[in-house]
Amino acid sequence: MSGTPKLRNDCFALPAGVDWTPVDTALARLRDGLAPVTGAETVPLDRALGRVLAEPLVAARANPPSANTAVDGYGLRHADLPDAGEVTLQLAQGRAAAGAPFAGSLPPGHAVRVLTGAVLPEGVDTVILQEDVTAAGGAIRFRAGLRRGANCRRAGEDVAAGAQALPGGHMLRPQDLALAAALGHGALAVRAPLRVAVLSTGDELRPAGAAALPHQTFDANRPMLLALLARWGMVPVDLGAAADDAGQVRARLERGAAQADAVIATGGASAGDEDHVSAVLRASGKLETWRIAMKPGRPLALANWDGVPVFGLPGNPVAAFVCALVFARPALLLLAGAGWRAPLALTVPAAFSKRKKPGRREYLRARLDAQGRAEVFASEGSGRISGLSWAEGLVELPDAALDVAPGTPVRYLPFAGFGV
Ligand SMILES: Nc1nc2c(c(=O)[nH]1)N[C@H]1C(S)=C(S)[C@@H](COP(=O)(O)OP(=O)(O)OC[C@H]3O[C@@H](n4cnc5c(N)ncnc54)[C@H](O)[C@@H]3O)O[C@H]1N2
Ligand code: MOO
Repeated sequence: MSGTPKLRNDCFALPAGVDWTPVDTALARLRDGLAPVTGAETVPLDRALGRVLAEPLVAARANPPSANTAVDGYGLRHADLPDAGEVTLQLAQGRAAAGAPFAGSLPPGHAVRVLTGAVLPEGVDTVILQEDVTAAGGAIRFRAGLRRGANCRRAGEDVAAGAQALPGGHMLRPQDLALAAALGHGALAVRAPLRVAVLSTGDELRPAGAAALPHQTFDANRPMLLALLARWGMVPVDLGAAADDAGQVRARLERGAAQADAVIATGGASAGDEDHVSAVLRASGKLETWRIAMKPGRPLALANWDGVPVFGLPGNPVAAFVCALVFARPALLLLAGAGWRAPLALTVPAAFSKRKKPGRREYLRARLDAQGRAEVFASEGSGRISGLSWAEGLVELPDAALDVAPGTPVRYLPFAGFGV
């Protein structure tokens, strides 16, 4: 039996003689090899959520635009106050409210009624809280000791007119729409959303909800990936499922390249007899197949189809999901003009034990327990889709060997940091 390979009972063991690409090398190659492809358009604020700023957001006016009072109270001139003791100030006629400024300037030795948000009347540089005064007979009395500028907001103290409030490439969240509105913008220059086509491959696949025989598998990757793309602010394009047939796969990829800026295909990424995605991409002459030193998700195909990047992800749903988060997301966001984004990583104590071998990075389905420790899903099998729903993030174990025991610090990547 000499020359017969040794049996490997670990389906994740790294076969010898293969050029394994470390995760960081693959990420660096993606980052260096891709550039934004989307054009710009102007949209009103109510359509800007989740869009990517095409240029920096510059304040058309200051926030706040004028000095104003932060509280309901009385505006006064600090220079009129003694250093200590009790103070009495006469009240001026009239008042200042938000949207209804005081007419004229504050007479010396007087105070004026002001309501939260009102522009400070001319002469007012300090406001005393109404709870701190006794008002009677057209005058107010209070203790000295008020700081100059107390309870006032300076013009532009938040953002000065002309200042950059958000960088180009920023993905707009609800609070950013508030900022843009406050700074005088009713519409924003944003990038056109990235269109990403999704293709499933495999003779065994049946659409969700259809009749299926025991040897058939419901297409779980396609609804998952289409939904991920929507979460990332992209326009999903559904290419359906192709059979394990080179002609069909080629036709779908051509459609994807015509209708989208990028394509994600799952299944057929490894080197088996039915792995037509790799074969078709290889025939087009522009395939880079990477065997990534990671678990799950070893096979990853990257290709250029008529100028459109194609990501060939593994068929196993867990591997497809992890590869979509780790590789496709940063690459697609870069194409979308949102820059390269590393995921949010927290260091937390492990709630589990594991002896990790060297040579590949591992991603475990995980969530935080009540003590803030990372617990992991009972199985590492990459067809165990239920673990993705059980999890709220991933534990990322380093390329090197590591013995994890309860309490060992580990990197926890919450799904929220991937926009999921
Ligand atoms: N001899 C070897 N076999 C395999 C290796 C290996 O290194 N040597 N790697 C394994 C790993 S790891 C993975 S992951 C898969 C990757 O294979 P493919 O990307 O070619 O995927 P398929 O073979 O088409 O499918 C794998 C598995 O996933 C199911 N699948 C595929 N698409 C979907 C879908 N849209 N929804 C739900 N499930 C799907 C498919 O039915 C298979 O069960 O290769 C291993 N084999
Ligand atoms: O590692 Mo495969 O890519 O099952 O998961």
